[in-house]
Amino acid sequence: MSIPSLADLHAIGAAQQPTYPDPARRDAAVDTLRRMPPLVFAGECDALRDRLAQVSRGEAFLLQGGDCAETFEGVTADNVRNKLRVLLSMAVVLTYAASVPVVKVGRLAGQYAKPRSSDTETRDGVTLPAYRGDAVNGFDFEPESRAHDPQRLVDVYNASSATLNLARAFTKGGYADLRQMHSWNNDFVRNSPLGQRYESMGREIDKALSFMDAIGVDPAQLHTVDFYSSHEALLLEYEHALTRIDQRTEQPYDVSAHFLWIGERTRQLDGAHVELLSRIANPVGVKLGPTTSADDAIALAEKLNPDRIPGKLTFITRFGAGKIRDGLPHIVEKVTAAGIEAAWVCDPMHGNTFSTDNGYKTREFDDVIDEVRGFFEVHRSLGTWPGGVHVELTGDDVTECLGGGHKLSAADLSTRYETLCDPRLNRAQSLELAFLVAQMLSEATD
Ligand SMILES: O=C[C@H](O)[C@H](O)COP(=O)(O)O
Ligand SMILES: C=C(OP(=O)(O)O)C(=O)O
Ligand SMILES: [Mn+2]
Repeated sequence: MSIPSLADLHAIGAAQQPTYPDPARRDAAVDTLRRMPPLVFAGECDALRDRLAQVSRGEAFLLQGGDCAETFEGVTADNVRNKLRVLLSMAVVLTYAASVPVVKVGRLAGQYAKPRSSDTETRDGVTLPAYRGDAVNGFDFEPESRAHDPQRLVDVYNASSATLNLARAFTKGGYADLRQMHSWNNDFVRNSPLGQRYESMGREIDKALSFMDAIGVDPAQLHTVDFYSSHEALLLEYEHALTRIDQRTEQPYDVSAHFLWIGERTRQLDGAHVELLSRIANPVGVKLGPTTSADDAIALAEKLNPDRIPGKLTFITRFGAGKIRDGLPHIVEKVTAAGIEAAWVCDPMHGNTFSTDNGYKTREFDDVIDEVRGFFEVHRSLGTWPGGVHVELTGDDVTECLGGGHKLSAADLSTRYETLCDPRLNRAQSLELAFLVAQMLSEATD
């Protein structure tokens, strides 16, 4: 398998790309990236593909989560640690309550580019280019900051490298010890209605660990976890520069992350994003929104995974709570009838976004849960496997989504609204989601 040149990819046509005023600066940034070492290794991508094959066969569950848009300012030890803590805590809840292996994938170390509904933003009569993520321009509403700057692509590489380094240290260096996790959420235990359940689960896990210790189970297994990185493959310059031929297999891998997905706005069958991701050996995902037809999904599967490699393809559905029960069944049915094996994952965030009267983009926790419930219902009725959830979350106590155990209201949103793009579940809402999904999952495996 070979990959087209960057120029050929642009000639195919790509939606949602930056417009760089100076081609020489763009080329210089791409050249710099081409010389950089890989952020992930091909063998790790293969290992994730094998895990995702388990997900598509109904033997494991995928938990994928992180910010809508990472920021350069957010590359701090506290921020990354908090995100990892919440993801790993959610994974423990899911694994323990449902006795299903959980594949853990962060939306991090590369999630810096955003597709937008509008190219521009107007404030008080002034119109500037929309913010497209730190990979493209700055959030400050000033002409200089909103200009598209290719040097930011190199900054993305460096920020991703620092984040991944920390994530590897946390997950492989003993920090993710199951015994420690119990203490990470002491305040959740005190303050949330689900805290007591978390506490008693923690005690049961401690007992089980002591038992394993006593019988001599290899402790290394309890101190480390397998954790993978992912982001939306949006910017052709960045993804192309980090696509390399693996010497073992002679196949191209996009070494910017283990898993890459194509967004709802860039999944055109004849577009450059689908073309590029059809050529790489990494496991890949595609978002499917409510306008997707079953034939679209089948055509995407045939293009992205013509050799039907197990674990290669994940469909991430994002219909909205009101549409999933009617819209999803015939897609899953026809894709399955066509003999296509894919992991089915629910993104319950992007179909449930709205703006409050006081001007905040938000989501209702109950709508998020209702979409996941609808997803489980559809798969149960078809006898297919609800393979996972893909959520926008943060480990901090922000106030961006409504509801949850603390019943956040529209008036609360201004307290700590920090996202630069879409609203994220905060730590308590994320853990609550994990409990509710764990219950659905254990019913699905009954
Ligand atoms: O994260 C997804 C998209 O980038 C985001 O929902 C687009 O938001 P917009 O409609 O405000 O442009
Ligand atoms: C852009 C995103 O989603 P979608 O492509 O589903 O709109 C996202 O995941 O942030
Ligand atoms: Mn988003």
